[in-house]
Amino acid sequence: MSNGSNQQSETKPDSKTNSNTKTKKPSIVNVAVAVIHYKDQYFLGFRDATQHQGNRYEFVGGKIEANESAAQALIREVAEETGILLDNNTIVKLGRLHHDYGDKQVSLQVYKIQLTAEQYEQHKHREQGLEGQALTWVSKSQLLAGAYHLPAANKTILEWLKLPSKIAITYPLAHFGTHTDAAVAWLQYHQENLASESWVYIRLKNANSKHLAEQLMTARPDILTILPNNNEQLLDVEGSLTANETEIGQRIVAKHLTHSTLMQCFDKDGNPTALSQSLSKDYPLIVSCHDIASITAANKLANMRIQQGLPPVIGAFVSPVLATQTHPNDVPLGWEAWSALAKLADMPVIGLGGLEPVMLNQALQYGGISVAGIRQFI
Ligand SMILES: Nc1nc2c([nH]c(=O)n2[C@H]2C[C@H](O)[C@@H](COP(=O)(O)OP(=O)(O)OP(=O)(O)O)O2)c(=O)[nH]1
Repeated sequence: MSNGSNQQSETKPDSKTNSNTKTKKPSIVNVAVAVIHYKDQYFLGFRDATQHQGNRYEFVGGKIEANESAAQALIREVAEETGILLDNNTIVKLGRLHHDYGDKQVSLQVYKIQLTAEQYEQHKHREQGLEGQALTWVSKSQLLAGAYHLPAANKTILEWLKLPSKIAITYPLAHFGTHTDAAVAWLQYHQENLASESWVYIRLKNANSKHLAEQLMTARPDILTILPNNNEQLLDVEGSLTANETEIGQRIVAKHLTHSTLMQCFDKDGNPTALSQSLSKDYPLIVSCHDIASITAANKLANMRIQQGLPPVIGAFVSPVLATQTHPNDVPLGWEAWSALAKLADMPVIGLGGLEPVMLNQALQYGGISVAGIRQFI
């Protein structure tokens, strides 16, 4: 089980002073949220009309008490509310977010937990919790499509949940350098070998990248793509899109920020730069991090976008986990150091660098949510 420590919890919960006293500035309530699922079935509770954010569905969870880590609070709340015991389940951090409801500010620490087949069998017909609340299992597609009315803060959680367990990254053009036409070879290789319906980060840097990315997305209408943020002219210029470009635009799931672009989002005093304000307002972001400084920047950017109501930061590639042919001179972090960085991130963490898809379980154990790569993923 991952150790979901509560060290990043900004403010102590203050349940005694967060009553309805209108004269007091609302205190921040720290909440542990459990996204419980079995495969594509997700478990929701229903908040009573008398509760804060009542008459809405919720993920099971509740306030983190003093002297309790977020993971401990989560295990306690789930047991109290549903009777499900999570002591032996892998508890993976999805992210942390702050939301101001006006009458109450919450800091949600969100974890994803897959039940065992046995636990699911035992609880799949549950319609009522131990506190009398309604409980229900819903399909992931319905949940993500917004079919269930959740508190506003959960919008970001649903965006995080879209992240798949594997992301393929395209080869650089140079990999096909021995071919007469590298671009043609690049296109043909990816067109033929990408897994169906996969998420693909089309990492192309040269001037032809717009055209090539478009060609690949046209040839493979099943894939969803992450595109470099610097390719701003690509497919997101309102009003000037052809029908094909509009269709393609709907299959872009995020724009990617390199480590160096991310680090330019804040000045040396930590203030946001003009660059941070010029990032895509239409698409979520995925960022690359290698160290504590970049994770700190990613957390700031993520918080800023939530406060500004912009599409959130849905993931951070933290790399290199292991040695990789792509960057032979980089010293790998190793799983332990990678895990320490993953725990600091306020968004789902994707393992990158020398990994194979079968290493997903290791990534989950060490606090990540997905794995990505080139060679073993295409
Ligand atoms: N449990 C849960 N709370 C959520 C979600 N989204 C969201 O904004 N919240 C907010 C609503 C509440 O303000 C706060 C949870 O506090 P709570 O009052 O339910 O916590 P609790 O179970 O310890 O409550 P209580 O019995 O002490 O009143 O977090 C969610 O998905 N699940």
